Amino acid sequence: MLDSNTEAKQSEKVKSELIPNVLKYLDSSDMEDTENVIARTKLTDLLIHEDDEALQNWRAKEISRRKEVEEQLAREKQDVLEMKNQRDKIICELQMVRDQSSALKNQLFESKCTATELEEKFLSAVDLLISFKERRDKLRIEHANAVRKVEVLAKIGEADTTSSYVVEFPAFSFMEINEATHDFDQSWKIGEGRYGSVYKGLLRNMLVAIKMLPSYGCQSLLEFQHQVEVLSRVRHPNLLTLIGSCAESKSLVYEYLNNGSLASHLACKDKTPLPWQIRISIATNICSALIFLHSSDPCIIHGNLKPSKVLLDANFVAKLGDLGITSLVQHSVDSTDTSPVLCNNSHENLAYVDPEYLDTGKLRPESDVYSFGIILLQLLTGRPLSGLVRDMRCALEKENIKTVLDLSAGEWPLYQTTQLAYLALRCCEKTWLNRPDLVSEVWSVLKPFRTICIDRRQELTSKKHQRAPSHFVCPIVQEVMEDPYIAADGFTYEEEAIRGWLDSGHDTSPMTNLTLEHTDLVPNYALHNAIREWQQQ
Ligand SMILES: Nc1ncnc2c1ncn2[C@@H]1O[C@H](COP(=O)(O)OP(=O)(O)OP(=O)(O)O)[C@@H](O)[C@H]1O
Repeated sequence: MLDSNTEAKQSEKVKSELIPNVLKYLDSSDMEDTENVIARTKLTDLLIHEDDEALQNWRAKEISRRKEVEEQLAREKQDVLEMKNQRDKIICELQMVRDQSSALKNQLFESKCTATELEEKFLSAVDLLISFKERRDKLRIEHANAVRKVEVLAKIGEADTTSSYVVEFPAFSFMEINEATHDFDQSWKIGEGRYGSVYKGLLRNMLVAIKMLPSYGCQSLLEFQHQVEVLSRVRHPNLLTLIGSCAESKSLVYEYLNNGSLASHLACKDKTPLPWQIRISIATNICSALIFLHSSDPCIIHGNLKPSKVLLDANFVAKLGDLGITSLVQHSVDSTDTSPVLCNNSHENLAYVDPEYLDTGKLRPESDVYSFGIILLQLLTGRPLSGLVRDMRCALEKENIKTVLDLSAGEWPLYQTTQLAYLALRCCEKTWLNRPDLVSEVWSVLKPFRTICIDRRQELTSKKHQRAPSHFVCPIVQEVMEDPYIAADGFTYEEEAIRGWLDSGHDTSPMTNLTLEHTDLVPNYALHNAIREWQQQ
């Protein structure tokens, strides 16, 4: 038992130590305000009434309450700790997911790249397939064409291609050549090309053209004779006929075509312009000759096709000249010169040469097709070579072909002419593969024109063949004169012929053989007009 003194001391201690602490606790406690107030009130009451027992009870309650709170706090702390752990775990998992996501993204990107690559490969494979298909189709067409060529050739058929055809091939002596050309008189000279001069001549009662090849080189007479004989066997109505040769003077003797070359008709403004029907007929003739040459076995390529090689006979039938000439001359020229078509060729002549041949040096049948295209454009337009393809392309694009057609040729049938113009442009394609096939494409467009053209040709030639008054004919060249000139002997001659006669050193009259008093020439205008009038009737 405590004595009353000790109790008083304890009570005093409670008041002085515990109560301030309890009040402090109430201040800091997160107890509801009402609870707090009630607790304070109770405490104050207790202090006022100094009820120690009640204070002790209250204290015990508070201690147990505090314990509960602390336990509650410990549990909550535990919960927070668990939540923290859970959160860390989730963060960790999130990080892993993030890592996986970026790896997947990389994979996706790589897959996309591979897909694009594969797509590109697929597209190029499709392109390749298409080009293979096109090539296959082209080969099929070529094959079909080759088969058709044989049939068409049989129909074109004026050609006599049978190898059994025996040609008597005369060999002329130099004396005969000399005599035929009047000692190589300048007035008998028709022209001069890269491979020598061409003379007109009367040989064994035939009017002929004699081509004098260069005499240098190592080809033996026998070799020359043999090669010329091989060439003479290539015969077609649209190829200039090689009649014979003279190995001694390396001369080739051809049939003489009195309407001159296509080049002279295209260039000479004085001449009556060729009607469109004749122009198309000329294109048909060239095409026919090329089909024949290309389908020969082995294939023959002209390789030097241009208007001066297209000669016109009295009926305006076109014939290709100079076939195989390069093979005869190649033996003679310098061995380093591998391109006879190109050597000494003028800028103008190069316009007819296949650009792919210029690049690669490889001559193909399509090289002739290119030259044919340029000639066809010239026939249609009568224009000079420069800008020819461009102007035609432009006119066709504007659907106004009339602006480029040579209207002096008459009333062109516009639909068919346009078709021809398109074909001509395709012939002039830079790549040989894009050029049209002569048989299936070019010939089939030209063929329907044939009857109209032949009728017109007959009309024209029958007019021309009306017998000309004898005084319209030049005594030297035996043709109707274009530029008649009077000489000192009182006779009228073709200007070019009489000048050639005089320039070659003659001082005598070609008619009387008497010495001329002078060499002056006077134009015969009256006769010139009379001839023109007669020609225009
Ligand atoms: N058989 C012939 N009948 C009429 N004229 C001809 C005959 N052969 C050639 N000619 C003409 O003779 C001229 C000279 O022809 P040639 O073939 O020698 O040269 P080119 O074609 O003018 O040029 P190059 O041979 O240098 O390319 C040309 O104007 C041509 O028209």
